[in-house]
Amino acid sequence: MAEQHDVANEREQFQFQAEIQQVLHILIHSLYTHREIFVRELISNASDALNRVQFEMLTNQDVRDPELELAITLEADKDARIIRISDTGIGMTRDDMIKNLGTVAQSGAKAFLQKLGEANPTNSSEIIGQFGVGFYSVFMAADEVRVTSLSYQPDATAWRWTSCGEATYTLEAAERSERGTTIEIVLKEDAEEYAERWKLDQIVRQHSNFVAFPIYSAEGDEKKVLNQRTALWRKQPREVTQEEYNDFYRQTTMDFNEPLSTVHISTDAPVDLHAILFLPSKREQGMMRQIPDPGLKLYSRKVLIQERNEELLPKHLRFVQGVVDSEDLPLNVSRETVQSSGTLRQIAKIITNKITKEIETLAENDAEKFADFWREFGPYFKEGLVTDPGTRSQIEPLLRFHSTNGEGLTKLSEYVERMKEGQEDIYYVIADNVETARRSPHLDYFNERGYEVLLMHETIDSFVISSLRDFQGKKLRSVDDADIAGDDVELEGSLSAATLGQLGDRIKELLGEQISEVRGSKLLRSNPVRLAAPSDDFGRDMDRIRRMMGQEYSVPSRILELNPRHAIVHNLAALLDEPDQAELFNVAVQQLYGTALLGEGLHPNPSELISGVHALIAAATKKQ
Ligand SMILES: Nc1ncnc2c1ncn2[C@@H]1O[C@H](COP(=O)(O)OP(=O)(O)OP(=O)(O)O)[C@@H](O)[C@H]1O
Repeated sequence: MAEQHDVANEREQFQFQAEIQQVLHILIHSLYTHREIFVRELISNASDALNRVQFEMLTNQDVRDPELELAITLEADKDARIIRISDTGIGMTRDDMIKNLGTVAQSGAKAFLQKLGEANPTNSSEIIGQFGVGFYSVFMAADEVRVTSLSYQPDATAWRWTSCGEATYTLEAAERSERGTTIEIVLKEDAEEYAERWKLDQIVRQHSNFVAFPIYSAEGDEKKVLNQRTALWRKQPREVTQEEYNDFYRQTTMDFNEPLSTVHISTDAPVDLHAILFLPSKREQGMMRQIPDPGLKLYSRKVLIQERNEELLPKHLRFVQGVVDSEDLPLNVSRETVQSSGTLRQIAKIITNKITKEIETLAENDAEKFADFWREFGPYFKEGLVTDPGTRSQIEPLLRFHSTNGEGLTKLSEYVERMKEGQEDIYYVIADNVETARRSPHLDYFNERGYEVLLMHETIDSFVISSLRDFQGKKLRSVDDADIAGDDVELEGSLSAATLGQLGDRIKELLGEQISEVRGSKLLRSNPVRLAAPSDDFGRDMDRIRRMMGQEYSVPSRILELNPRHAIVHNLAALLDEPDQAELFNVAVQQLYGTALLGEGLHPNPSELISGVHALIAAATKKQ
């Protein structure tokens, strides 16, 4: 960091870190829409600073000006084109200023740059809100910014940070007698509207209504409060409208989609608990937006003690957003020991049950909405089931799968109710996607009998099956299981056992170690071949996962079953006695095997099939 002394003014000049310079350059030169969000960013910083000093006062006796009102004050001087945003928060020392306002402490600015590199920004407010370039956004609207601050530490002195948002900033000693920070913004000429009081007031109401500390708009001695301030979660649910919940959600999460569902808990027994929890409607909020970080805001008696508490909900519910507040949490707990509090565990149990109930109700009452939810968040539940067997009883009733029963999703208990007489197991097929699963040759036999088959298609489904193993005493069984008995009756139009044996031998000779065996099938009806896996091959689903994850993968050796009634199989048998057709025979067999692998999601490189298709087309179009 380059430091230059200006002896006369005792003013030191510093260079911004390279990444910050880049961020500033983009903010100043490229982003013009929604510039007003800088107000929200600065108020949010002020609110954080107030939260932090409030917390310090609970745990540390030595705080400067303990009697100061915790508040934010806005002032505007239209003629001078200046606005001032002041807070009585934690303040900053000289070192804090260098660290916080000159270097990229957070990964936010880096992620911001990366995302800008990937896409064309159209909505700066979304980008900035998401990536936390926070403070620097002020330079979209400012010619110059002066930050004057006095830290809460009793022996600290006041400092001023000044910058025009180009490559450098300066630091100098300042006069300030009260704890806190004032950000003075000299607006660009084309941004003078923000120095209009009504405009500033409107921006605050729109974006910062739920800040927990009063935000005053001041003019001389006159002051008025702009924000609503009553903690929404402290109200009775019947007093709050859905619109207020949605506004609260938007302002606290920066997600511009409406939440899918809102849960408001207000109770004083067995513990005092006030919480507003949201199920987001989307996992990712559009291309430019990140998945919200996991964790709930945790308040004790209206004091924010943890920005993101991850202990309150099990991992599979980590997408839930919201606020939890309780009078029963000890106030002087440190952030580290809050986890071990018994009250916290009690609260965690209550909210986990409430959220689980909410999701169950959604599933029962609104299948369509639930299907959307499940598409977004189903993988979280499946992962929970796999990684934490203790959650099985919570997750099992929510599990939904596609099935051959129809287009919609089904739950396991419904499947069991629909099981046919004589059907002992729950059948499933796994493929790369639902459509491929529906076309699986394994289904021939099951469709004919009216046995329903679950269609699994997500990477994690293989793990889900090995975790579940059974449901209501019924085994989960893959339709590719080589031990499924099938029909012993000789079906009309079948090749003779001898011919089938001959054909099998030739195919085995040709495919060699790629397959373990060739045999006639008792299950195939309209498809020519299938690849069956031995029942005791427990690793078989892992092969598919290795391929999907791009890990080292070798094609597993399966049993190739032939449909003795299928025209292709008959034709191949007829080619056995024609030596000059050996080439065609070979291509056809390789191709049958290759497409069978493809359907199973086991082909290492599907494009290899193209040359075989061409060879077959050439043969089929040849003039006889
Ligand atoms: N009013 C303030 N009082 C005290 N410290 C502040 C204030 N404003 C900013 N800071 C300090 O400067 C840091 C950088 O602020 P910036 O807005 O860039 O990032 P952030 O607040 O950490 O993240 P976000 O972008 O999500 O707001 C803050 O983390 C804080 O330490």
